[in-house]
Amino acid sequence: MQKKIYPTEVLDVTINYLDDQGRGIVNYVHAPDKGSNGKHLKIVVGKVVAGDKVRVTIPNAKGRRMAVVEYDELLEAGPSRINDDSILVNEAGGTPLQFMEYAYQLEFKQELVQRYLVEKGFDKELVQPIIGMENPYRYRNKMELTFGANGELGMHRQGNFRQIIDMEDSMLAPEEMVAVKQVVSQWQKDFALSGYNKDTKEGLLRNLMMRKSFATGELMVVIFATEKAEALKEAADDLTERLSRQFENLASLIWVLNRNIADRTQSEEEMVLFGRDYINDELHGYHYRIWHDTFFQANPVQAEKLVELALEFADVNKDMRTLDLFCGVGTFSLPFAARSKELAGIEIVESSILSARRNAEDNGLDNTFFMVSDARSGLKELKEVWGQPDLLLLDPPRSGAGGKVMRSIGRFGTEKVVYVSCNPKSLAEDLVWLREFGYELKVVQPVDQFPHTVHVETVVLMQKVKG
Ligand SMILES: C[S@@+](CC[C@H](N)C(=O)[O-])C[C@H]1O[C@@H](n2cnc3c(N)ncnc32)[C@H](O)[C@@H]1O
Repeated sequence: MQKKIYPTEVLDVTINYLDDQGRGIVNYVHAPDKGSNGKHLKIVVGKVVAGDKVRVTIPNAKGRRMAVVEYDELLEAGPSRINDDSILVNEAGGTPLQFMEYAYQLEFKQELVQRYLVEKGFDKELVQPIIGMENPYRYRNKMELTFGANGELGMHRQGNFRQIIDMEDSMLAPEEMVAVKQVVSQWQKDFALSGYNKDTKEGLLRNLMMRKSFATGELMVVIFATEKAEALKEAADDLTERLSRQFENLASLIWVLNRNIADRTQSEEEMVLFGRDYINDELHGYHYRIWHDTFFQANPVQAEKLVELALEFADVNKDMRTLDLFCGVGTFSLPFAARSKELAGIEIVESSILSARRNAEDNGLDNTFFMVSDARSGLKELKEVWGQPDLLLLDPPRSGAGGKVMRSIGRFGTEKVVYVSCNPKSLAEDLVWLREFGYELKVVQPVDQFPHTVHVETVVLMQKVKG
């Protein structure tokens, strides 16, 4: 039997709340009709804030339980809607809170952290007021753009890797990166260079990556292409000339050959067109060399605060042996090592460990031991080769550390565990494990690392209950 299709309805609705992904939710109830009390329909709407009144068109409205739509018209703005026409809009998505006044964004994230912790039986009062940014715009030190098949250069629309939205300006990128993008776009046009077409797998230019150190001012520009720079000598020389003339702080211009069909900024072969193959950066007083493929905190202003908080909560001293689990390139390891007797770092990505070792050496730290290992198996090995830590710090990926790692941490039994998290949901789940090992939650400090997105970082102190 064919399913009945109901008529399309145009509804004027008010957004009840935003879900964890920053999408507007309307719990709509159809008017009752004969024999029914009124069917429920969940309407999910993008680009809104709570309290917005919007007009939406829902095909087959009574025949469905849920509809994901864009609104047709904003009828009335909710109380938190941003009221400033000069604010840039990020059309590509990825920043669903961008329509909300910043103070409300902070409130939204504060509540998110509280809710996940309360769900697991922790005290909401331990959550300190979130630390926001003084200026929540243009905070990124790295942007990765894609060349489209029709001459665009920008971000792809969220959920659609084929649609590139040309970046005329950006709420996230420093102005200088926007200027680099304009130079590169003009250069592409002048030399009639094709953008890579993901369907036909043809075309020359794939990605533009820009990195800028906020501390040293050094700028890196990287072009990913399907041909070597030698094959396009005139164009490559001209780009070098344009960028080095316009940007005095250009410290590195690299051409990367990437013929791989996978849609990633991979590297087969690199050629330095200008300067060196890395830039110098600084964080919390430590020096870092950043290659084009080096992981580094993308919002250095807030990353400083994370390090500061972790140090404050740990109250580390020169008699302590510290373990930094999921240590990456050592953003936390270096300042902790400088204050500890010894420090060990564990991380699964080999290139990050090589960076961490080099960073420790560059900063004159000789009390570190970095080990490439999966945290799930590495803790046992670490105990054998390095010994027992007195302090444990962890900064796992979004999925969290998981039960196996948290149980190992519990068995280590250090007096303090400092947990830096980028996902309050997995954080709350992980903390439950530690509670079972006699740890008490002492303080929770949310930090807004990525304004306008739904992400929130949290630094937490768990302490072992004595007795
Ligand atoms: C949130 S980042 C921490 C970055 C680090 N604090 C830094 O600033 O460089 C999480 C790190 O965990 C690493 N990682 C992911 N899964 C892992 C695992 N199973 N074992 C060890 N490290 C892992 C990732 O490679 C990444 O460097």
